[in-house]
Formats: sequence, structure tokens, C-alpha cells
Amino acid sequence: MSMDQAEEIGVVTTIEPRPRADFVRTQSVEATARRALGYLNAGFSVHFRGPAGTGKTTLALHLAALLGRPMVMITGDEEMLTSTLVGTQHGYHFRRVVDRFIHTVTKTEETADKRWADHRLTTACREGYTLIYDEFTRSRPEANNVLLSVLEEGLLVLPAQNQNEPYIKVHPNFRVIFTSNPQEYAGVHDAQDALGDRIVTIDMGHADRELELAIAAARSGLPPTQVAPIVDMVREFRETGEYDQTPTLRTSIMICRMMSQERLAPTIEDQQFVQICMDILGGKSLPGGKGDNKRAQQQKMLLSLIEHHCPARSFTSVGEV
Ligand SMILES: Nc1ncnc2c1ncn2[C@@H]1O[C@H](COP(=O)(O)OP(=O)(O)OP(=O)(O)O)[C@@H](O)[C@H]1O
Repeated sequence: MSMDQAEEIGVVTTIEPRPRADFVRTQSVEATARRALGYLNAGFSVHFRGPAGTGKTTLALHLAALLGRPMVMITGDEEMLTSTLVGTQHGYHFRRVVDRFIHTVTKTEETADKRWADHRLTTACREGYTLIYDEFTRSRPEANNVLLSVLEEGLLVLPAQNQNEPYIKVHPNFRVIFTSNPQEYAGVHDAQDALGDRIVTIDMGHADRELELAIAAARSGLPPTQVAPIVDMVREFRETGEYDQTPTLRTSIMICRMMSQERLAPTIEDQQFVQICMDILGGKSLPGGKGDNKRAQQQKMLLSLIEHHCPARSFTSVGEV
């Protein structure tokens, strides 16, 4: 049964967040985490806003682990409705009464009631869980409006269909950690002013060199000396602006993990290493049309970046280090 199907019948799957063993804490990460935790402890919800691959979701999960409450997660999208967040009525509940006293008579009475099922927001508000609402600006503002009274008055107003319970009082431990990417151009709605006014927004930029290096080393298991040329190459590529899709932290992690798996040394002499870099870095640009030499120029630029940061014979293979 999928998570959505389970929710349809009123079972919300929660996660017990645990600190990740490979979570990297540099001074800059600690400083952002401390700031955000201060707001959360004061009863506010926070919003990490920044481009793709800047560590927003990872930090949100880390903070959820520090809050020590069960967690539910939602990812915003265009199809999101208030009922997807809050809950809905589903199926029929049948009741049958059979008259067993007079054997010759079978009296059957049937009633059918629609049943209400809480969805993730309602469960989190009721139980005081942490809600991570990833990419919340992909949802239409009308769907998110239900959060206004949750965050301001501490009341979750339930739809009229749920006649037994018009609203619930939000548990004092309930918090939301939002993330959004303002650079996405497709299917994103500006965060409504009213919602933005109720949450603390912290802007996240691309990781500094120290952080990118530490994350790429932690996620690949390679020593920092092996990771440094890759991180420097990706960072220089990022600065050129010569791509259609920004090479993020994930680009550094991918190349380093491939090096670790294939036991490759970061040198232009290694054909397999060069091919992996060309695949991963080259994929950041859209293919040019026939006769378009943009692609050829870009490949030349990438090769010279590789040569500059990973020159011949600068390293032995990973296995020999
Ligand atoms: N402090 C950290 N420690 C370890 N790994 C990290 C850390 N921050 C980010 N990462 C890693 O960097 C990558 C990008 O991070 P993450 O997915 O959190 O970014 P994001 O900003 O949420 O991206 P997107 O907007 O594309 O979802 C992931 O592989 C993540 O595991």
C-alpha cells in the first residue's frame, strides 16, 4: 500500500527523524542550524529559501531530528489541494443489524456513513509533530491558505464535511519547516504574503568551499586531498555561468562517488575519469542543434577545466594512496 493510499483510509506514516551519521557540521552550518533552532524553540516556523542543491532539505531533516518529535513530510505540487493536506471523507462504513430472536424473520437494517480520514497536516497539528513542507511554493496558494490560521491562531479549520469536528486546536509542539527554490521558473507560485508574514525565512546560498569539500568527502568516503581538485573544478565551472542548469553540490558528490567506486585518480591522464567528468559536467548544458558549435566549445572549456584542476600525474590512483 502506498503512503497516499494508506492516508486515504486514515493511516498517516510518520518518520522518527534521527541525526545522519554523515551530516557535515562546519561553522557556517552550525550557525544556520542554531539560528533556525532558536526560532523553532520560540514557537515559530522557519523557511529555508535557496537554489537547488544548497542543503535546504538536509538541514530541515537535521533540525527535525534535533526537535526530537516524530515527523511527517509533504512535497508541494500544482495538484495539491487543501484536502490533500488536511484530510477527506472516504468510502462507506456499513452497519448491519440482524434480528436473531424471531427465526422466521430476517430483519436487516443498513446504514452507510462516510468516514473522515486525517491527512498529514491534521495528524501533525493534533499530535504535535514536525512537518517538513518541501518545495511549498509549487502548491497553489489556495491550497496553502489553511496554514494561515494554523500558524497565527493555532487553529486548524476542518472542512464542513467533517461535521463532528469543525476545527482542532494545534498542539503546542507542532512546527513546520518549509523549503522553497525561488529560481525555479516552472510551476512555482510566489509565497503568499500572508503566509510569508507568519514564518521566518532564512536564505541559503551555495556552500562555501570548506563545506562543499567536507560534504563531498563525507558522502564519497574519499580523503580531502582527492576531493579538493573536483570541488575546485566544479566551483570554477559554477562561476563561469556557462551552463543551462547550475552545477550544485550534487555534481561534486557525484564525481567523487564515481571516483571512489571505480577507484579512479583525479587526473586528465585517466580516460575513464575524464569521461565521467564530461558526462556529469556536460549534462548541465542542453544539446546544441545541428551545426551549432556551442557544444564543441563547451567540451573544450570543460577539458581545459579538468586539465587545470586535475593535471597529469598529480595523483596516484585511489587504491594506491
Ligand atoms: N550538511 C550536510 N551534510 C552532508 N550532506 C549534505 C549536507 N548538506 C547537503 N548535503 C548533501 O548535498 C546534497 C544536496 O542537499 P539537499 O538535497 O538538502 O539540497 P536542497 O537545497 O534541498 O536541494 P533541492 O532544492 O534540489 O531539493 C544532498 O546529496 C545532501 O545529502
